[in-house]
Amino acid sequence: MTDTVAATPLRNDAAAKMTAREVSVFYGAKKAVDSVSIDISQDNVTAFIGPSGCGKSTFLRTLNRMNDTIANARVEGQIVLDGEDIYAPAMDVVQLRARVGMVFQKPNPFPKSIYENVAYGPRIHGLADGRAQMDEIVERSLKRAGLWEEVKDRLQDSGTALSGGQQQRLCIARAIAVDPEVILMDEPCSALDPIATARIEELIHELRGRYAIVIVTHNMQQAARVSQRTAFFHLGSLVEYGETSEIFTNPRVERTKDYITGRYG
Ligand SMILES: Nc1ncnc2c1ncn2[C@@H]1O[C@H](COP(=O)(O)OP(=O)(O)OP(=O)(O)O)[C@@H](O)[C@H]1O
Repeated sequence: MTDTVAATPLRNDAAAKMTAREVSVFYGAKKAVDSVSIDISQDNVTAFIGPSGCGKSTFLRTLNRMNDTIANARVEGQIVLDGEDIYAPAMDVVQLRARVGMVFQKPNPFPKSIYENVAYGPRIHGLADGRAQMDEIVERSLKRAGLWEEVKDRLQDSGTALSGGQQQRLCIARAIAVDPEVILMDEPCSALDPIATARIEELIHELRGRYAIVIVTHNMQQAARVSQRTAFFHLGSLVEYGETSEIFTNPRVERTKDYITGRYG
């Protein structure tokens, strides 16, 4: 077993939705992500795991340029979505964030009605031609997010009045409503109880294939349950990336093995 950086066996995946090449991220002078290269599969759920502070969230945010919103953050390297360099000057970042949606750790619905939470994105992107079409988008998005049955009779109630798990599914519906291609989830269950967590995990299974999904999680059991690909980060580097079953049963790098067996974290 080696302790050097692993080969990334899933690089140059022909079906990759996104590719990152030698991506580094700095906060001021501090390097938080060090030359990460990875292919994100269209058809699989990809989990990013690793100890606190290893750069998982920072790297995740490079995939839809959320780091642009952090004043001292700087990104180097290349990230491509379906052949398009997302850091190219001509890239429309608002459009990019609709194509590559994001769900955060803490559910963050707008202080508006359930309906408006979902309709807001399609409205600003001009996706609905009239009320009937907007109603359809709202219903379809809430159905895909597994929330419709629970809220269909109270669409005008405030989104913030829902339970935490429902709010997180509302945020997923909001991401889905603008017809994304990729959904990034940054520890989406860490504020939820076990039942709400299980519901989100089921939902991730249901959404797999329709959207490329990347999930950051602290919870290795969750990574094993929901993903088909796992990337292990440590100290800003991508140490090992492979089939989830391989990473958890037969890691090729000592540091991965130490982490998944609980030797540090
Ligand atoms: N806005 C910021 N300004 C300065 N440093 C930051 C900022 N955000 C993150 N960092 C630093 O960058 C490094 C990577 O942080 P990041 O949040 O990406 O790690 P993580 O693996 O997602 O951690 P966690 O699992 O604890 O969320 C850490 O050292 C962190 O302190």
